[in-house]
Amino acid sequence: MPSENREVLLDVKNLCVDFGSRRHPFHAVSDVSFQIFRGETFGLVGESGSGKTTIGRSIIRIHPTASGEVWFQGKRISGKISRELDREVTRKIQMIFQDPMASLNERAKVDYIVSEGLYAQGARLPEEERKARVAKALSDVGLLPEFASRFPHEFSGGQRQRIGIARALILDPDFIVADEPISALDVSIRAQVLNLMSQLQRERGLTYLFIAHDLSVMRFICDRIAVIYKGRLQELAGAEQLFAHPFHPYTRALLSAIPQPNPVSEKQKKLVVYDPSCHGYDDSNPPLWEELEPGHFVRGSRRELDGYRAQL
Ligand SMILES: Nc1ncnc2c1ncn2[C@@H]1O[C@H](COP(=O)(O)OP(=O)(O)OP(=O)(O)O)[C@@H](O)[C@H]1O
Repeated sequence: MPSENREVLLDVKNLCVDFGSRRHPFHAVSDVSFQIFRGETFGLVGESGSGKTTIGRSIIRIHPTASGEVWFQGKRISGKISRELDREVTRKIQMIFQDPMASLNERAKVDYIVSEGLYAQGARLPEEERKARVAKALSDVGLLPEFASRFPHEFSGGQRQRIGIARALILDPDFIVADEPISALDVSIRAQVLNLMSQLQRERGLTYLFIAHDLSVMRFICDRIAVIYKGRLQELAGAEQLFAHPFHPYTRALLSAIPQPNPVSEKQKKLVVYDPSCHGYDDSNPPLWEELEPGHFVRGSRRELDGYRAQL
């Protein structure tokens, strides 16, 4: 569907996030803009430290933004907002974390962990109703309702990630930031968790921001993908477009690093190394961000962008 006909669920506009002190700021995220449409899976990929988690946390309002804005369902949710809107956002936007073990409170029973969102919303539900909602959330992620009385350490990594997903689902969110949800899991169970996420998306019309440090599974689960390097977007395109015409040298480097299932091709694959000085940016040759084909944006110098266009 052409992007102008789609409902924008999340609109990130010129987002900047700084750490460090006012005198010595560290720019973790610089001038990042993207829109996520309702019902899609939007991928954000880049190496460790590129700012992905910081963007996810800014969206769920953990990190204050230095400048820029985040809009959700047509309302500005960054900066100072009303208490009602804050409550609405914490219900409608949830996060799934990379390491299910670290993100679950080991001393709490699953019943408490999955109910946390309800408590945070101040929902005073009758005990029976609360338990019924926990049981439903557990069964929605393929776990037995009886698991509610157990502790996280009694479960496998895949089951713990399902508990993390149940915790996110209990408030019936519209949008989920999934921060490397399968990276800490055994390769053998990654597909199960991804299938569960796709199934939940189909059933509930969920929208995902899927954060990952490599492109290996993104082609299959993401509708569009944004590539980030050192806090700045470098390329943004439909998943198929990005794999068919990767223009930015950093995207090409990420593509070259995808593990090959076949041991012979894995051995023969040629790693592309990204050299950020290759663009030759300076005052007379600044970086530009342009749409080269519909929906396909790339950052580069004038000469680079003209060269990419000539390849289309
Ligand atoms: N609370 C913080 N205080 C200071 N610096 C931070 C903080 N959080 C993140 N950073 C720094 O900001 C940069 C971006 O970090 P971020 O965690 O967003 O990257 P990432 O792409 O998600 O990496 P990873 O895949 O390792 O999680 C890093 O250099 C990190 O050290």
